[in-house]
Amino acid sequence: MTIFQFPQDFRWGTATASYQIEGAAQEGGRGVSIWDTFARTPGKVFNGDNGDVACDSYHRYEEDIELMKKLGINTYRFSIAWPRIIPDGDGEINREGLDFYHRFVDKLLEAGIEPFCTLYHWDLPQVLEDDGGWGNRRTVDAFVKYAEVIFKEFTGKIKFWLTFNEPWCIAFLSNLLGIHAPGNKDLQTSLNVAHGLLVAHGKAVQSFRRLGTTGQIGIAPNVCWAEPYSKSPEDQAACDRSIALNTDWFLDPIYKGSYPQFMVDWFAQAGATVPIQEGDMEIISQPIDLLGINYYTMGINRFNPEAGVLQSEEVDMGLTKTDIGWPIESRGLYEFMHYLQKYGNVDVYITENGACINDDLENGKINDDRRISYYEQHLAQIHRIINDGINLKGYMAWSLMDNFEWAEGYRMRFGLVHVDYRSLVRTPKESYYWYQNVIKNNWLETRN
Ligand SMILES: CCOCCOc1ccc(-c2cn(C[C@@H]3NC[C@@H](O)[C@H]3O)nn2)cc1
Repeated sequence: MTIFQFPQDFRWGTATASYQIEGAAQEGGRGVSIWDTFARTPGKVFNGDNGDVACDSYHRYEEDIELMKKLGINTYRFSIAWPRIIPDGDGEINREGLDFYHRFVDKLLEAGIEPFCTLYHWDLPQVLEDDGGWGNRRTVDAFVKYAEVIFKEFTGKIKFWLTFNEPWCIAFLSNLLGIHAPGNKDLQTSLNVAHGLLVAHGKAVQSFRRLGTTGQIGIAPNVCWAEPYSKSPEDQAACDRSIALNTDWFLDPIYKGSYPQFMVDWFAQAGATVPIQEGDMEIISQPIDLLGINYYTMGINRFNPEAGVLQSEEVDMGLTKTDIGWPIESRGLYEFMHYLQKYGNVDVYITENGACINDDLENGKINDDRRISYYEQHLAQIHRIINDGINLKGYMAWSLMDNFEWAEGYRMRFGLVHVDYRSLVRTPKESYYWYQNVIKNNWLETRN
């Protein structure tokens, strides 16, 4: 058994997102999002699942906050649904939507839990997608209007802000691979989306500063750490491209004011270019205060000219996998955090980390030992990272509760709390009690 002691001011939390937990999709003045549309498109989401009810957190948030209080977290990452605030994207403001989030944030603060707010976690108002989505500057301007409404409303209550969750998923998973909403499969479209969301990010940061909003603001890329299958330069280059598309493609513009040239050249060979307008890169590279990092797994990659636009293929090395099929390898988090140092020792929060383990109720308990083992391995890496002097300030487990896992629907469960989707009864899993103990002690005690 080993004891890993965490810093006294380390933030312990959990994370969720509006479309995945709220439900009440036609209530409170909410408008239609691209995920409402995508989920209703046959064949896009497992079992035809959608977010109409989800975990019904729109109505049950007080019960959820009680679960957070009992867990002992001091930080809760959530996202605001843009379609609840400005239902048609850039028109009238919906007061009922703002009031809902005021009630929610007030309850969090009452419970001594710090709200950690994501402005955009994928639920774009459909009206804007119909008019070109993130590739149209109308959406960029609409996002800035939405962000300014939220900054003005919640300054003083919310002190931790993220503009976008997982820009790689927004641009490439959703517009090149077509696996998430809106389901486009076009490289140029995906580059237009990536650039549009980066300009929107930069403009929102400018507004945040200009309005004197309280707190710190950043963005939350998801990580794709990869190591080469062989020592061949081709395999290493395939890894570099895979890592860069999730990280450098977004963080170079933000921290350096330019895209990674080797990737710009790579896409140019495929006939795609970045639609940069005069002044864009200066806007995008507004200084930010923090980074959220979402880590789940890592890959061993090799060059394969047939493997998509990156010609980079993940090789199955026979590692133990979670129930969604992702290899369990916590070492990638450690390696990535050192890779991230090329942008400086910036303040980082792990804003998502967790395991899809689909254990169900047995005699009123969920013995999700595999999830505990996953968290044990990854928190041990977190400790190593902090010990190396990297400014890792906090950790949010994905997720507080089972919820709508996008194209996988409700079959994939990431929660510390089990949700019965018929009764909506919440049942803390054994991993919830394990995490509760880690937080209470502020140390990790490994079992071997
Ligand atoms: C070559 C084919 O490749 C397909 C890769 O397809 C995926 C699908 C899904 C993911 C994915 C899902 N999550 C968890 C979410 N993060 C945000 C939060 O909302 C969680 O629900 N992270 N990454 C990645 C890649």
